Amino acid sequence: MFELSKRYFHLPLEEKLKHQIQEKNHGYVRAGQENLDSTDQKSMDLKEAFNISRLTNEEDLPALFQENGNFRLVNQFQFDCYSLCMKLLKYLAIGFEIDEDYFLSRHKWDEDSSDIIRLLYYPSSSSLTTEKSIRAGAHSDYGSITLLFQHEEKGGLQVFDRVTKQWCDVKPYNEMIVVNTADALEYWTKGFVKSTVHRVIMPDQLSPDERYSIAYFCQPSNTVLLEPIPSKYMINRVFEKDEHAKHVLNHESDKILTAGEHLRLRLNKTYAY
Ligand SMILES: O=C(O)CCC(=O)C(=O)O
Ligand SMILES: [Fe+2]
Repeated sequence: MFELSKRYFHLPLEEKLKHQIQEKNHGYVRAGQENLDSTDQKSMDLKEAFNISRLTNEEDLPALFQENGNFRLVNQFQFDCYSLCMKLLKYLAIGFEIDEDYFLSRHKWDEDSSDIIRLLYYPSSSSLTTEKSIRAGAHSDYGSITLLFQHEEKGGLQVFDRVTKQWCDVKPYNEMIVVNTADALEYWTKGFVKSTVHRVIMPDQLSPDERYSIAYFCQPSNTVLLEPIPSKYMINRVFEKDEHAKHVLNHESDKILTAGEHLRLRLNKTYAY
């Protein structure tokens, strides 16, 4: 997948612009088009991305992905990531002492799924670089969990420790998958499981190395409500909304959203289409 990603991002810009990001969150995101930290309107992220939604046909992808076996590779990767996420969510359900299929039944493997494979590329240097340059602004992810693959031990990923209020480096290892718990889990568990606030910073050097990563965003099915799970641990629990609320939209209101509504609100805040 990383080989494919490298080949893709080195295609000429006009080639990549043929599949620009669409409303359904599929396609190419050019450098400076997305700002993951919606509380900071001044800086845009210095990254390119290619989002691959749950596929129905090969034509939705650039020609490179239709070459010998690449389409099959992407599909296989998608299915493997989905399966791993379902395994993790099953253990989580067991931990909360609810029906072990509770989360599984809320993440259907079908065409309507909003799951995304996201190839990410952070160029070595950029004409867009300014004093406030950041590779990916502070944010939490919008679904239930995210699998994050980093490549060639290039650092930069940091998670925010909400207790000590410190940013902590996530040291990359080639064979390691970072698992981010995301917004839906925070809603479902009244903040028992926190949505991980994270960012990617620029290495402290004049011409930083380029960096590749791949994320798999596991999303609840669109109509699933982000309401507390029927676990005994939720009964007397009060949902404490800490300052992280500014990263998670609509914490101010008590209206229970569907996963699809929440995703749309968050995407609208981060993209300049
Ligand atoms: O590139 C990374 O390591 C993180 C990317 C990320 O957090 C995102 O795209 O949501
Ligand atoms: Fe993220």
